[in-house]
Amino acid sequence: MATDTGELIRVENLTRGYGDRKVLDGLDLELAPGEFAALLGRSGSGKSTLLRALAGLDGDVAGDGTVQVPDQVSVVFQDARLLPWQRVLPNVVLGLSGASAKGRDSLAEVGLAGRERAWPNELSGGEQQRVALARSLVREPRLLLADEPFGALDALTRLKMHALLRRLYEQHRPAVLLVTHDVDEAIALADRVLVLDHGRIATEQRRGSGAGHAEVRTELLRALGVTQDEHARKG
Ligand SMILES: Nc1ncnc2c1ncn2[C@@H]1O[C@H](COP(=O)(O)OP(=O)(O)OP(=O)(O)O)[C@@H](O)[C@H]1O
Repeated sequence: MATDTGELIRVENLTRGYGDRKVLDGLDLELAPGEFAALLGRSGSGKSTLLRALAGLDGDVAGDGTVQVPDQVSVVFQDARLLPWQRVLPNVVLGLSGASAKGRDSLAEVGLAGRERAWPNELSGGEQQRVALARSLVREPRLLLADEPFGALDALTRLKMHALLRRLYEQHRPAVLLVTHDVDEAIALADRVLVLDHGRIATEQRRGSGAGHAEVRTELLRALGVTQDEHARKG
């Protein structure tokens, strides 16, 4: 059950399963207001399941535990999920009344000033993800949940989107939970990197904890059970 604390994001003893299989098994997690965390985990480890629980999108999935999130939660997915029959600006302010000016500002912030009247299918994949970011920004989220938001983009576009997301984060300071497969993306963007394994947060690494990038990377790859070579091939 989601309740507004206005502040801390807290997950306690969260259990979620499908049929007989427990995907999350007594998971605890706290995020401070404005904290940027990335969530890594092997495929099928339950990252999306956790994100959906935080977003209140898990419907009647069986489970237990407590989820406390702020009132304003925005979610960005791997695909932009824009309405193809609406132009860019109405997509951004969908469901909000009198928000056109704010919508324009958000589009300018993501580098899409002047594209308000474009149709979604006239935009590249990266531009569509920018619209999705603008759509979440305009709602002034206190928690931004992002599920592999750059997974479908080419490497160069992904790097540009990293810079954009980090800039938007610095300006608006929501708490962020970014699900990613990419250890380097996690380290580049987040102040805290979490690894989900066996239904719980098994490992975490914080930026500035004394360890260098290479050490943190090695430790995270070890926690994921992946060799440096395997990770390089995947990326
Ligand atoms: N609606 C569902 N019904 C049955 N099983 C499901 C359902 N959704 C997820 N699962 C299973 O739960 C497990 C965790 O899925 P989840 O999508 O949370 O993992 P993930 O870590 O996000 O995976 P990936 O990195 O591959 O996206 C998987 O084994 C998946 O098959």
